[in-house]
Amino acid sequence: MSSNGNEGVNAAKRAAAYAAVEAHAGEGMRVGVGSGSTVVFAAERLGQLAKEHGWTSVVCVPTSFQSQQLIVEAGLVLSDLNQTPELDVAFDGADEIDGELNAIKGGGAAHTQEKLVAANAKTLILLVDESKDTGALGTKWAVPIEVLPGAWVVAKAALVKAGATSVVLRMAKAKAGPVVTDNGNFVLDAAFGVIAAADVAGLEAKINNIPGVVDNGLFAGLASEVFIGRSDGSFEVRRRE
Ligand SMILES: O=C(CO)[C@H](O)[C@H](O)COP(=O)(O)O
Repeated sequence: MSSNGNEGVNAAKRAAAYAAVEAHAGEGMRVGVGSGSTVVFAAERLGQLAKEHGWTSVVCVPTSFQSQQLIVEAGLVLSDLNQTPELDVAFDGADEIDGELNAIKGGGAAHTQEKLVAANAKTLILLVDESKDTGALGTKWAVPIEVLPGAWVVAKAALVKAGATSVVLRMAKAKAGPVVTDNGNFVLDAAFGVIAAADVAGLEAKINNIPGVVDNGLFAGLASEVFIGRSDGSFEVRRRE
């Protein structure tokens, strides 16, 4: 472990992201770019590889305002799902993963767009540092749920009925009010306790069935591989069986 905690975490994120991009990216690929601090390293490496190898036809689809900026800053070609509806690969971070490669996402309130991009990619590769590898979803994180602004009170009540033990409207840090997603919606963070891998898909569907819910941050069965970085710069790859 590095003497500086942040340095260690960043080394882990970089190790996972660089290794994943080196293993999966190539000329002509249509690439989904996720959101968050780990994806910063993925966009950086993709930009470096494109320059080094003279790749001119890599096309990237963002999942948020942040990732749109990352794509532009890396000198890559920006597209969207309307122009590029089929992607070869998507790289994204995660807040928690379980042993079956299910994930909780949405720490950056971008999970709706992230799921949309992931669902239209042949392969979703998740990039995490080892702290995200908790064994079971819900161990450290609540489930982020994007809701229509006019539905947050009723959706909150419905989530409690559906078994949530706590539901919190996510508040902004530098604004007096709630976090507003890139789609103009609010985010509820709903705790359901530890979620067994076998129950993730059912809970994902149950939450999305609540009127006013746009999408939730449970990603059941979407990831093909997870690259787990460590603070010493090493990494491990887990693949779906
Ligand atoms: O789901 C996300 C954003 O909505 C992020 O991918 C997730 O929060 C992980 O972020 P980080 O790489 O900063 O830990």
